[in-house]
Amino acid sequence: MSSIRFEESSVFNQLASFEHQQVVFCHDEDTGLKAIIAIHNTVLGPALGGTRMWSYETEAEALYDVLRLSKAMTYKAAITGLNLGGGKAVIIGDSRNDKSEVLMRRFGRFIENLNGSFITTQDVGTSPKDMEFIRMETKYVTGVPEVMGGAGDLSPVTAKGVYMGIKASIKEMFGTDSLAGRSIAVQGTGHVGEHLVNLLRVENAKVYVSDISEERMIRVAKKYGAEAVNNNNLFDIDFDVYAPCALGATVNSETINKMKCSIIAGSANNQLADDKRDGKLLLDKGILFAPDYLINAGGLINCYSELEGYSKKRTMQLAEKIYDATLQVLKKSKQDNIPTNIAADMIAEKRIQDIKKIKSSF
Ligand SMILES: NC(=O)c1ccc[n+]([C@@H]2O[C@H](COP(=O)([O-])OP(=O)(O)OC[C@H]3O[C@@H](n4cnc5c(N)ncnc54)[C@H](O)[C@@H]3O)[C@@H](O)[C@H]2O)c1
Repeated sequence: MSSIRFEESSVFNQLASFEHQQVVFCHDEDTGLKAIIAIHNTVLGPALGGTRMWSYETEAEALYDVLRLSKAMTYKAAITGLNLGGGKAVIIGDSRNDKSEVLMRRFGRFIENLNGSFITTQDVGTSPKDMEFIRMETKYVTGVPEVMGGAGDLSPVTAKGVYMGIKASIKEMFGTDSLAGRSIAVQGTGHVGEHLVNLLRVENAKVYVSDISEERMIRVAKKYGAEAVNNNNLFDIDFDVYAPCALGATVNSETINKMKCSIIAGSANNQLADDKRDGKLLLDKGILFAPDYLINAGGLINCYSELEGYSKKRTMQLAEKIYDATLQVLKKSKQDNIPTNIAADMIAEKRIQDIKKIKSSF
């Protein structure tokens, strides 16, 4: 009995500390569905966030993940200027073995019951095909295949946003946003990385590429005229911009110590291993960090456009706004002498508070 009390209290304590509006536990015996939908904040609009399918070791771990990720989505939408709130869902299970049409459609029924306060899209462990199954039960889903009216691959839009973030950072650091003659190291030549290399090379930047897949790295280097670099030796090279487009947590006390670059701006999520510590280390070392959740928001912009009636031109225009949003963050960081990631959080929080006030005054 006492352990049940402890569990109950820990769940509600977690909800309180992350300040969630609503968390829905979805369970269905017939399909084996166990999922959690977390709606963090809907002040700016419906909560949008991907559905992740993962073999969590414990239910507590799944809950922590969905709470953390949904809060991050609130900030991402707010800083990008979108009229969306933050949400996320997790399905507990092995995406290779436990997925089925009925499981996804049953999950879609749970989303439908939320009447549009939560809208989902694909994430780790889910695919456009899964979104298609969810779409059969609810219209509150984006990222469906193009044949069903979806927007298709979102990585070109993400790359465009990262490119705008790099240009804004270069403008802040060097006074002009021209990339000609600037050197940029793109770590990870996958979906986003390859599109980014293309955009950078079109402007005659000197581009270094690294990837744990040698085959991909060599192919991208050859195709766009970039220089391939062994991933382990990346920080031995002198370049202006480090663009992490592979994994998170590559910016930590050890790597910051080695870095000779002036700017960090890439697509990877959660680049700072420790937000508080590493943001301050970068500020002290004079390295400009373009907050990842702002400059990689192209994927979210793509989903937003799909909801509004997709237009590729309009979507790219929205992604271009990441340039001004980045400059705004960098300006605040400079003015207040605070890390850029903290400046971004403050701007996002202010937008939510301001909109909340106008919504409650009518
Ligand atoms: N795809 C999007 O639209 C999008 C949107 C927002 C954020 N992101 C983030 O951007 C990053 C890249 O996304 P993607 O869709 O291009 O992924 P991807 O899987 O297509 O590409 C990742 C690339 O990184 C390489 N890689 C993995 N570990 C590495 C390491 N330790 N060092 C160097 N290279 C390594 C992989 O071999 C692969 O080529 C991810 O962190 C993702 O979460 C992507």
